[in-house]
Amino acid sequence: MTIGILTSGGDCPGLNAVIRGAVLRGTEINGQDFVGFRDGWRGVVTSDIIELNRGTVRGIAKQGGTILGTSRTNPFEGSGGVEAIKRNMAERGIDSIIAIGGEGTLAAAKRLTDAGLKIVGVPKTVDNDLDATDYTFGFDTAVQIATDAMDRLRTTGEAHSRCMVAEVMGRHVGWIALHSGMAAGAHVILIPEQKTSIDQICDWVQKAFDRGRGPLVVVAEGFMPDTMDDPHSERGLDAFGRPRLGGIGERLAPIIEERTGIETRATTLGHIQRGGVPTAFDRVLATRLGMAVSDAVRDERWGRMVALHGTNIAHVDFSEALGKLKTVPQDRYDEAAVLFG
Ligand SMILES: Nc1ncnc2c1ncn2[C@@H]1O[C@H](COP(=O)(O)OP(=O)(O)OP(=O)(O)O)[C@@H](O)[C@H]1O
Ligand SMILES: O=P(O)(O)OC[C@H]1O[C@](O)(CO)[C@@H](O)[C@@H]1O
Ligand SMILES: [Mg+2]
Repeated sequence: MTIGILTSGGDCPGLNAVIRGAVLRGTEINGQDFVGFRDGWRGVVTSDIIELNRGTVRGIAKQGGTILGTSRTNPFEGSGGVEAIKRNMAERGIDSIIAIGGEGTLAAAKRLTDAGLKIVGVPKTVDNDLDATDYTFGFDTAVQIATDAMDRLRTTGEAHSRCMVAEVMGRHVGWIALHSGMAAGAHVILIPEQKTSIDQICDWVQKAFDRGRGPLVVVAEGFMPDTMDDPHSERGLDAFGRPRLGGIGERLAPIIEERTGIETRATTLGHIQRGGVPTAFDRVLATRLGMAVSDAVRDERWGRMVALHGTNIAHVDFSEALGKLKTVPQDRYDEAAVLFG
């Protein structure tokens, strides 16, 4: 049994730990052989394959990025579709696929499974927005990086009596903003799930400033104040035709400064949140998911993905994971909002 592993969509810390966990358990316990598809579905469509064995995964659990590369290639576009993929896999002796990715990757995996391919999934996203799993690896690392950055922004903000706006990732959901903002003691947290008025934002900033603090505002890239109908985007479209987000912090800063008279500076953390070594939590979660997905192939759980439920690894249908996004519930936002201002 030869299994092809791929990583697809945006990278995130922990991808290599999943690959290592699957290969070690697969080769040592389950009698499986592995290859890696390079750059996500692109490697599947074009048969771009590398060796994966105990030697190639040595020491990679702590490495950021992915040794396989990633892309946002759509497997249904160009070069022959499902039939070509089946032919390529048969020629290379590859029986099944482990797809590590977010909701887009898993949506593609579901369509390919429905067309007869043998695929199991591993959920991945720094945004932590995939339903049917309690946490995704990469999220804890992103929150830690963002919290460290905010701790630094706070000391310089306090020194100059400035308001500091920190923009974090979060296209549809505000989990990174909520957790890093709470950890750093932010005075305002702005998330896509909660439309908030400019007046309210400025009131919170003013209140913190009047107490002698350098106010810290954390904003997720997908946040819209009551004056906007679409998230801020000025960088064109991604490979899948979606607007690239980023820049709402820079847009809010002059508005806050003009309304409050408090000097306000914005910092966008961007891809720094997705780079570098995973936290211990993410390494452990990713390694466990990798080992579990090797077992899922052994048990022929096609069309299903491994997931974290509480502290246990569970198995859920792709369709369950794709049903809806895991947004920040109202009570979690209200809990944090007590600390604003
Ligand atoms: N419904 C779909 N059917 C077929 N292919 C899809 C579908 N949705 C997405 N894809 C393909 O899968 C790729 C990966 O999806 P996407 O870019 O959303 O990343 P992801 O796996 O969701 O990870 P993340 O969004 O967290 O970076 C897309 O670029 C697209 O080519
Ligand atoms: O790296 P890219 O392709 O610009 O994608 C950025 C997007 O990917 C994510 O990091 C994860 O989905 C989002 O938070 C962000 O909008
Ligand atoms: Mg996606």
